[in-house]
Amino acid sequence: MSELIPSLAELHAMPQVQQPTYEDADRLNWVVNRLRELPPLVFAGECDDLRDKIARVANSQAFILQGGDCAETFDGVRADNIKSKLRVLLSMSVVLTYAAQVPVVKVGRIAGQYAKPRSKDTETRGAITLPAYRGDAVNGFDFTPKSRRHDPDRLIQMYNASAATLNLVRAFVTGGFADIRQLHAWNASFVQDSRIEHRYEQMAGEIERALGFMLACGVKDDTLSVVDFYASHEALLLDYEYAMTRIDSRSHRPYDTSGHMVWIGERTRQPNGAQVELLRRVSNPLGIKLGPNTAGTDAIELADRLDPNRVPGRITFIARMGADKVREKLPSIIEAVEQTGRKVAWVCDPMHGNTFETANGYKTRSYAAVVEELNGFFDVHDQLGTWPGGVHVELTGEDVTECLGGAFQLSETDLDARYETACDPRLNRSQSLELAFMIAERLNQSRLLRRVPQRVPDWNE
Ligand SMILES: O=C[C@H](O)[C@H](O)COP(=O)(O)O
Ligand SMILES: C=C(OP(=O)(O)O)C(=O)O
Repeated sequence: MSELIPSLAELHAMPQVQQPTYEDADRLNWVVNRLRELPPLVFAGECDDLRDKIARVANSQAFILQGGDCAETFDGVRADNIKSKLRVLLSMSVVLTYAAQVPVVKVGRIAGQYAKPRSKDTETRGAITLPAYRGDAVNGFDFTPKSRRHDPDRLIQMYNASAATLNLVRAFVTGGFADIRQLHAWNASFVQDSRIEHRYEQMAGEIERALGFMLACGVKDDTLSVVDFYASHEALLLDYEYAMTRIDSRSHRPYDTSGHMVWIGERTRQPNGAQVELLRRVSNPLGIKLGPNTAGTDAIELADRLDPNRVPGRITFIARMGADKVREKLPSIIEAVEQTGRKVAWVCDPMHGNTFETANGYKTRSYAAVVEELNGFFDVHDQLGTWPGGVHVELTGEDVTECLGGAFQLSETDLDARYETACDPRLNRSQSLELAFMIAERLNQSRLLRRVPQRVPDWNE
């Protein structure tokens, strides 16, 4: 096996799960070779910048907001859709930055989140059983044999969809849309719930006055107009992530150029597995999902394997324990890792441990359980004296009805109205903003408890 990157054949010879089964090996080969020729989607230097920012999170100096669709779709590559997702994330970020006075590292589940691990390989409707939908990168959502076939050409479509999305995101975040002085505009026709709207508008007014004061005092305004925003996704498909891995000409190290940050899922993080083998070679910042059955030793083993040199900002543990388990399961994992002297970013995913099916057949989550898991996460960190470093959420900029509760008190019957996710239920725009206010309050308390010095947050951090 090469020092830098294993070959694809070597990877495929290793234990692996949740991979597509392609009928046409020659076509897959052609696709992988074509992807290897295509330009990188992100640059190594950008990945390093994000890693440095995450190092500040691990150092209790910043907070990560990571969010976006459960599963992006090729049809969803539309300007309005991308814009509204960005708008929610920017609004949430401004709430967190202002109310908690902590710099926020902004990372989308975007421009690459096209593949899904599934609990079952097949789906049955009536008398018909077909392969499960595994994300647009693998097969189609339509319930027909043709659509559900695993098609390697979809990997090229995934590349194109990611490139188009990233192109627009880059234009939005540098072209004036993300200027913090636009914070009223992000909210226009946004939260219709008067309580949330009022709260956001009140805060936006305060920020506007504070900014006016700073500018009048001569503070330079050039950092206000652009924002650093990063793309992340689960590095699930070995063929794609391998093909996008390139040697950086400056450092001569491999980077997975499919996204700035990639994460490894709860189902695919076997220490001797192919995913870990590929990701341990690349220099991107890495997320590792940890479910409720994780032992402290599992987390340490993964961190040691993926980050033997303890590079600051390299590892983010994303805990997704479930509201009823977080207080019991998380403390021993944090304690075990902290005892090794390792500094990692601790992030809470309050979505994946709280999914259930309603009587009317929808896969959903309740806003109350999401809040409950987050409260547990903050309580655990406050008790241990560790830093609650971030949140990882599935959300959308649309007014969907996929998660129960929240500002509009969505009920099971409301799910019929706009249930549009291709996989798991997402928070809608109002639920996301409401959650940002809740997180900001807890984060501010944690900051005060830990006496993290207050500083003028740089919007661009
Ligand atoms: O997003 C995570 C997983 O892909 C998803 O929860 C799996 O869902 P399933 O249990 O319906 O397969
Ligand atoms: C599959 C996911 O999560 P997990 O690996 O935590 O189940 C996800 O975040 O899309």
